[in-house]
Amino acid sequence: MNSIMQVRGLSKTFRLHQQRGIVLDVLRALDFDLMPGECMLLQGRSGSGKSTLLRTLYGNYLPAGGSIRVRHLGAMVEMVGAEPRQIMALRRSTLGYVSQFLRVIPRVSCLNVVMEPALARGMPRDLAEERAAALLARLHIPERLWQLAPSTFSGGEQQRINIARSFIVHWPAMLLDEPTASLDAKNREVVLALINSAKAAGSALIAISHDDATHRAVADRCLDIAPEEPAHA
Ligand SMILES: Nc1ncnc2c1ncn2[C@@H]1O[C@H](COP(=O)(O)OP(=O)(O)OP(=O)(O)O)[C@@H](O)[C@H]1O
Repeated sequence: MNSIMQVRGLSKTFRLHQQRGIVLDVLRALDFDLMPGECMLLQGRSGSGKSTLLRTLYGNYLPAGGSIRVRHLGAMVEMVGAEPRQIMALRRSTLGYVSQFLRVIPRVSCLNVVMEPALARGMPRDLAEERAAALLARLHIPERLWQLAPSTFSGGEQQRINIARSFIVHWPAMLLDEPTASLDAKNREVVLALINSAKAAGSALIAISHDDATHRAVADRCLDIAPEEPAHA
């Protein structure tokens, strides 16, 4: 089977200009391939670079070196050094990113926030609304909240809305930053079931999770991204 992502020699450093130009070597020569339908968990102590890796893979950070190739519309596309419009094209239909926090848009209702990615892909409005409602119900968001803007919602409610929004469409590759972090056991089970359904539909996932239940339920393998202390130059 063809991989969905190929990472070779990936490294990322931060230079702290305000602090005597100190350089942090956070990611050092990472290599991995990600296949459709598999979930790889990122492991490593706090501060080892797990979030940095997700952000680098999503094109938010420019790596110091290496290559990130992603299968997009049938061809492998190099993300390192790609034009912003190429990165945006990948983000529209190939590469999904599920952060821990919902980016709240003022005055847009919860139902519309969840439907938006489906509408952007051209799904008819009634079908998008039906899917959004089913996801919100499954994630135990009370129906009385659906027409409200989520800015005043609790942290866990906002996280579930972000999950619903991310799983309403199919992503060939998904990057998940602690998708179950603020959730109770009942909602965590729903998120794990959504992850497993996405895998069954062929999505490849890279996830950060500190929780053993998530590990057991969805992980096919783990990547320890920084077995040693980072070097400070
Ligand atoms: N934008 C940035 N500028 C400078 N240094 C950064 C930046 N982002 C992260 N770092 C540093 O890079 C290292 C890795 O941070 P990162 O957030 O990726 O770790 P993590 O493994 O996700 O940690 P945790 O498990 O605690 O969330 C840390 O030492 C952090 O201080």
